[in-house]
Amino acid sequence: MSSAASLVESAKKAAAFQAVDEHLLPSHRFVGIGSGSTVVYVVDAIVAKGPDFYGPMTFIPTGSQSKGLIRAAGLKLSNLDERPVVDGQSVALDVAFDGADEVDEDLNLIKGGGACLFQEKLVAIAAKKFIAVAAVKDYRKQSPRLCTKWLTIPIEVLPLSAPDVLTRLRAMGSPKPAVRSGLPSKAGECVTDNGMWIIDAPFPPLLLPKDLSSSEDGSGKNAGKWEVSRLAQELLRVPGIVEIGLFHGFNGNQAVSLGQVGQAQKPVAAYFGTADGSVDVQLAA
Ligand SMILES: O=C[C@H](O)[C@H](O)[C@H](O)COP(=O)(O)O
Repeated sequence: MSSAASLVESAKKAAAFQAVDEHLLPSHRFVGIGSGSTVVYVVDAIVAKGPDFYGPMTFIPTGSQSKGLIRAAGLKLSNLDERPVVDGQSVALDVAFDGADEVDEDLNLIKGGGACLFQEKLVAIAAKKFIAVAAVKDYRKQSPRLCTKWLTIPIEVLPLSAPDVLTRLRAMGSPKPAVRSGLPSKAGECVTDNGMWIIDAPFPPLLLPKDLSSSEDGSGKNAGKWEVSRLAQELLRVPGIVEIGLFHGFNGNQAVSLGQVGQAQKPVAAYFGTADGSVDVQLAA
């Protein structure tokens, strides 16, 4: 491994270990495990705490990769739809950890660079607390606005809807949306854990509500740029789009105060491993 690559891995590991130390408590019983290369170190951090710590916990995956990680680590595996039901509701996960492709200054995320986003969003919103972890190539993913460094939004679509979804995306201002290829590992399209395809849709940098001028005409746009939550809402209205890689809106703490528990998509904190070995923690305002 080159020294640059090993620096990236050390940074991911540092971010993951600190995130687990600060947010996984011995009292926790249900824990969400996301997807991607950084989450591998989240599982390592949990295992490092020892069986007395993690033995009473059950781990909920976000796809086939994280299921494999949980199994290989010898942690107790379950599924989102197999949690105990109390008072007619599935119990909330105590915490969920996941990676991210880009994080803006309000902790909105782009996810899905590795074609996992749908189950990740279901796990994130089922958790009382959602924590994002990222590192070096990943800390460059920390930007004031989404679509600044990670230039496309991954969108999961029903395969037969792809041609029409592409047309609608172009009409919404995405210059060159494209179905993601499975190459080099798979000929043809990239197929998700849910049997869907991914469209990568470029958009100009996404605005935050505070960027919308008072003269905004109600379209959720300024000078051709979309506000992140407004774009998310419009995308989810397009028939054929199953889910999008924008995790936006409010976090778990805000959801509790708004009475919208079970709707939070944003993390309460993002941990970025940096090139000098330290970890930069971005907290919700
Ligand atoms: O589709 C993949 C997931 O959303 C990942 O969590 C995201 O792409 C970050 O992955 P990594 O930790 O490998 O940078």
